[in-house]
Amino acid sequence: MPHSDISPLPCRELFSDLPPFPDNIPTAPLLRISLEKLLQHDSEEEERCWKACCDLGFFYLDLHTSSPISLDDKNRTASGETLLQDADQLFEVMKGFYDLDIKEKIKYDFKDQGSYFGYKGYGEGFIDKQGTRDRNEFYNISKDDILGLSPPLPSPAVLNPHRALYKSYIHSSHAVCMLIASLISLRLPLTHESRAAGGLPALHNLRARSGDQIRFVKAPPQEPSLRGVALGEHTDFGSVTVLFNRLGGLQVRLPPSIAPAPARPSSSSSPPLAAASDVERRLCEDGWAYVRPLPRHCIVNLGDALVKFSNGLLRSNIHRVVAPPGGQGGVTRYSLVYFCRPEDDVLLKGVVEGEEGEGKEVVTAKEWILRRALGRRKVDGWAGSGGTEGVSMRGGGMRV
Ligand SMILES: O=C(O)CCC(=O)C(=O)O
Ligand SMILES: [Fe+2]
Repeated sequence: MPHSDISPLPCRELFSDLPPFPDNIPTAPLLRISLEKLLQHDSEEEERCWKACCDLGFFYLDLHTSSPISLDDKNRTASGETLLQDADQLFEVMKGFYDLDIKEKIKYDFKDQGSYFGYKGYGEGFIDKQGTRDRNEFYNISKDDILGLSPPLPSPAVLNPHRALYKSYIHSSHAVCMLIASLISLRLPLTHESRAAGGLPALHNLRARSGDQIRFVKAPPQEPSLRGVALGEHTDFGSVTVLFNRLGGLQVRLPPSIAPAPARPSSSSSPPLAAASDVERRLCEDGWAYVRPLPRHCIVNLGDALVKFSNGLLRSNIHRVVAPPGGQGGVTRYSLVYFCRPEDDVLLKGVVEGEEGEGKEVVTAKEWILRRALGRRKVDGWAGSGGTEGVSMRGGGMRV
């Protein structure tokens, strides 16, 4: 099965308030997985999803559904539609926050208290070992805070009225992550003990304390540049990430086995495509490829914890955010993320049959995330804040 997708792309009109994603650059051939089919346990779709998790660790999830997503054992449900609506509303909420004066926003930077929740100002994160500063702002909202599992953190008045929206978004994003975790769990060669204990979903109880978070991201308009990127190359720290973005700029680094989708050929009725800029071409060297945002889809990717649990069978792929391509660089870029992470006390080690990586110190999910997230806030923290990048760029299976 080739790593490409033949189903027709949905219309692009839904992002019509934004400059179009250009057709003249190579893109990452992410599989398009249907949430509706996964909810119906369509075996072919489940197999495609499993393949995407092993080969690239990134895929599009088509959120057009009529089937309900079960949220809990009390018969509460959500749908792809409600997730999309929540995401739309959160894009507006985050704009309200980012419009605040910087003096107000930095009151919510909790780095010095050893927390990665709250605000990170523009340029306050480091994207490489040379200490280059990032070019974006973050605001992280803790799942435990919103669900009342931990004491509430101070938060700005513009964000406080929307706690019900955060809760709804957390519930449906977490449910999507658990659907993926169950699918993976059934296919992994789990040890008898981990299967008996409930497999991967049992390590991600929504009501247990964890580093799960909603993230708002803002990057101002950017000139295409090879020096400095909005968000440096990284793997995600946790288990499953649900990402909504509307402007290009996200790039994944494809493994040698997956070729980028070439620039789209111009049709006889349309004018010939202008060449990609020199900077854009160079940003596509070394396997990097742009991810085209698709309306009504989210992007799902796997993080380091699943690489650890699966002894490297699953992939947490390296990605970064560069200036949006073509005419998109002139517009402010917002994105919305949900990071689903293992419960704080879970040990990040193999739960599958086979040998464990030797000599590696085993840490808890909480320790792993704190080291990785706070390390990237220190000028000299890059080297000590790495994840499973070495495994991500493997050609075949590799020990973690
Ligand atoms: O903004 C994006 O498209 C990606 C953000 C991301 O990778 C992250 O926050 O970890
Ligand atoms: Fe990421």
